[in-house]
Amino acid sequence: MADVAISDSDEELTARTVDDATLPVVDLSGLFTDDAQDKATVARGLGEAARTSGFFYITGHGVPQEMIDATFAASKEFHEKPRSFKMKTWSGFTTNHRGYVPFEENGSCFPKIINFNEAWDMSYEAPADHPDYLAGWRMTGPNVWPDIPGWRETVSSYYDAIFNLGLRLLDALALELGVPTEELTRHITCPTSQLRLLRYIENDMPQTKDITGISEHSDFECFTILLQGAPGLQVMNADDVWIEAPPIPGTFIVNIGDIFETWSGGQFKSTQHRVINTGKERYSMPLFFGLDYHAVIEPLEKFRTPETVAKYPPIKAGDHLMRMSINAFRYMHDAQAHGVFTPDYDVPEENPFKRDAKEPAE
Ligand SMILES: O=C(O)CCC(=O)C(=O)O
Ligand SMILES: [Fe+2]
Repeated sequence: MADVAISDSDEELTARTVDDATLPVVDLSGLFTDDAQDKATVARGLGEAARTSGFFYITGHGVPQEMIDATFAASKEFHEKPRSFKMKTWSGFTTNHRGYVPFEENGSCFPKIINFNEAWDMSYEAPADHPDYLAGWRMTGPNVWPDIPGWRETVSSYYDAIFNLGLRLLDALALELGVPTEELTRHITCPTSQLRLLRYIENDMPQTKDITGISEHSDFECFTILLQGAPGLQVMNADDVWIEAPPIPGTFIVNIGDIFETWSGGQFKSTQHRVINTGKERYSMPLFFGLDYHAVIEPLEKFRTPETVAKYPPIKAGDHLMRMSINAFRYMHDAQAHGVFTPDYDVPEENPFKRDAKEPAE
């Protein structure tokens, strides 16, 4: 580690706290009453939050607390196992990115840049004879499971519950944008919607831009439904100012991803966010609500103008996910570097959806 340059750039990581930023909380109960008026009210609330803050907390989501607690416990049970156990399900053994992601996998620049997290990744279960699984490197196919009794059932139930919540959210956001839900759901038959069970690793390293929980980024899918067990998350709001987004009991955080920004022609912004290195162990569980690999992401018909079409060139949802993952996961980067697979799409260093923060507020 001697050659790791540690810059003490603390002020770059400052963010507004809850005291001077209002965190938007949207109650989703109205989506479950089957009353059109209730749904429209929720949809308006979501739209306003998505346009002004770029992210929001949700309550009244209907996911039982016991299910959330059980899944957190399952994550802890897995991550507390010895490395030799976890490495049996190393994601590098798969070509559809399933299983354990040790912390040194995070980013092709390790150890110059350290993301102090490890994860267990699963996604939508597709059969082993699915053509995209057979083709390889398309984020599609069967999951792998650790050998822990009952674990698969617990985590799968959570996945299904959050996935269904995602469909409700998608429906409400479609209403808000004034487009038929079917225009969006037709792209969701075997989606690349991934659930990550993340553990941030206790350490006594400093807190800098390069030594971090997870570097700043936007998520690549429609939106993310995130449960966090401890503070550390910072989110850039629609004014491009970093604010702290601590956990609020009973809520999930939702942030808009690259696909919704594209669909809406930029009306919704893909939320930039990061987790600072608090040095403390921290668990979180994001579900990235995505589309089928081959779905082409481009502005929806309603939002197509010469400007939006030029700003958001069409790309397959799966290719976007893969081109970002190749830089994010070392085993994929190595596989590409060694010609194990050769993408037929460009792999840019930086996500085209990246936005820079304004100077920290005075
Ligand atoms: O752990 C968190 O709170 C956020 C994780 C995240 O941003 C991600 O995995 O993309
Ligand atoms: Fe993220």
